[in-house]
Amino acid sequence: MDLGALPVELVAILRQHWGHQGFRPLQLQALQATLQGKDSLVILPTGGGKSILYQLPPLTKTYALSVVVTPLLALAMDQVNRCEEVTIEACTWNSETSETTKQMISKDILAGEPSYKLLYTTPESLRHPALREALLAAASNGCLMSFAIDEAHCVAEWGHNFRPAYLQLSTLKDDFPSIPIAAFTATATHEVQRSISETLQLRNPVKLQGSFNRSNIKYQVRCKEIINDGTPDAILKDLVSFLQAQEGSGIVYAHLRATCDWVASALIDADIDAAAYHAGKSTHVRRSIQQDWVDGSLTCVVATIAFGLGIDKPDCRYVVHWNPSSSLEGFYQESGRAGRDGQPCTSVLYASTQDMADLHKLEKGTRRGAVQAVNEYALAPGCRRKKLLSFFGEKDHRCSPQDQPCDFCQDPHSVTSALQKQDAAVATKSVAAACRMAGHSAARASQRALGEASDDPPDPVLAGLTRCPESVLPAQQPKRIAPPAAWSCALSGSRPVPNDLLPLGHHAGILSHTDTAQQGVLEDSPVLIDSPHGRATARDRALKDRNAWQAPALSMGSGRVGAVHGSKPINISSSSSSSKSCGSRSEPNAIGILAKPMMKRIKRGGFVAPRKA
Ligand SMILES: Nc1ncnc2c1ncn2[C@@H]1O[C@H](COP(=O)(O)OP(=O)(O)OP(=O)(O)O)[C@@H](O)[C@H]1O
Repeated sequence: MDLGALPVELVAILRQHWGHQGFRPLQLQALQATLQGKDSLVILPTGGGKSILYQLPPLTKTYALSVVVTPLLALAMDQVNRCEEVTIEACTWNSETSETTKQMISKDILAGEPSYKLLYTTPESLRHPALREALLAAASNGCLMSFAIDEAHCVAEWGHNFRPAYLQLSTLKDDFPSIPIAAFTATATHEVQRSISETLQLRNPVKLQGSFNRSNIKYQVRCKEIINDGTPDAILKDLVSFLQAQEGSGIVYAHLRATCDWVASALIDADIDAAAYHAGKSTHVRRSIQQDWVDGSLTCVVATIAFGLGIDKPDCRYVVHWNPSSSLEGFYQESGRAGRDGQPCTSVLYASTQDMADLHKLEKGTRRGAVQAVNEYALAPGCRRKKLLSFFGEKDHRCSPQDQPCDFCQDPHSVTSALQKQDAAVATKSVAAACRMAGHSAARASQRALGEASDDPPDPVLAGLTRCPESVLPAQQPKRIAPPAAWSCALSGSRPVPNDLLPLGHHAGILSHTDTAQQGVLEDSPVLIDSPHGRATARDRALKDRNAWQAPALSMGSGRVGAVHGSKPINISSSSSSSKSCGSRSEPNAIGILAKPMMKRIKRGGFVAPRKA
């Protein structure tokens, strides 16, 4: 094909096969890069039209084959079906392909005039010797047009963990130096982009990046702790009323298979047309659920995140997250499955401080910090769109009149007040737990202290603390503490966490017990939370910043309390000097993690703050 005539000819092919009138932004540039033999990294939002970018190039020549590497078999099957619909010959080569079919495909390619335009495979199957041999032959006789790596963020995200074959894609460039590689993704931070380029050994790749903004999605967050009593049943009720108000179909994502089953059956009981989808279901059942949903004969799929990757259902009207995703990239991908047709749609995220604490615990080394970004999105006030987009490097793009407004932009006051209520609810629970541990008398004393008049502005956490109900106080002082869950103490993002517990400049975070802390309590040891750098440093910092909260933590008659903030554990000093500094007290405090005004009041109320070292 004459490269000078490309745009016109490419539009003709686009019309002939897909019936689209013209290219979307960046599509033409991406196609030209591949056709000119250049490597490329294409980052277009979900539903941005990436598939055409690897499906179209082989249609420009009589004999040309493009290899598409996809992460999932279901995804490849779905793509092959879509190719059939637009009359493009495509096949798959993966672990489910029979030996006979593999032989037939390799014979076809080796003959030098491949009848397929597209071959969909996985990173693992690409290393199959017979396929490699056939592709090398195709490259040498000029029939191999390109390699497309779809969902290329998997190279960075999965390569290091459970899909090592993704890392081995690095050998593609060694084996096929003259064949262009095009990497496609909807989500890639700068770091992920670099990792993709390096792993695939892309050579001066043409980088094409569209805006990440999905202006037709209305982003909402619901704070679980303040949905009635915050129990799963209450949240479920809330979900049911949301779904009943929806027109059209959608997805509810949950982390666990059991949760998917439970939620799906509850939705069915509420007369919502739903089905659970997860790896525990047979392939046959999963396929039929997926098909029914795509066809529109099933309204709601309650699924783990395995569902939806690469499924083209343009009219998905909502995506609900029953639990927060473990990264904002993941959340963007999943919520982006709504509204691929460009029509208004909704993303709802149910989030609690406990969810965040759980995610922090599971966070792995290479992904540290990812949960904190989700926490900021969900549990700190501010435009959700702005937070999502700035995560991907698009600064200062908040909801504009062209965008569906997020919940914050629509009503900042109610989002802020919901977050404050959530803080208060969490604090109440924490104090209740502390009360149970430390005993009746301490709790009474702390309530006395809290009841004192003060000039401090109203503090939502404090409000929660003062509401610590009498009913939670045990009649007798317990010998042992409440179960670990009761130890979790969180201050959500709507207010800064005391500086002493965080590196300066950070806001919002999760504080919860550590195993060491728990052990300390069980051992009946004195309590002191210390900063990772030692208490002297913490105190110095506090002195520098007059607003900083000066007392690093809390005292407790028995036991130790530890705190974790994201990747930065706040160690408990276990040295003898720390124990000494804690001193012995006749009346233990009952509070785990304290805000500055709270600390002041406690001091005024006669509580003994930890002695300085
Ligand atoms: N130039 C175009 N004009 C009109 N519609 C288009 C154009 N290009 C693609 N589309 C349509 O947009 C929809 C989304 O395209 P596609 O599935 O390729 O998106 P994607 O970028 O791969 O999304 P995802 O990352 O979610 O998989 C499809 O229905 C496709 O037919």
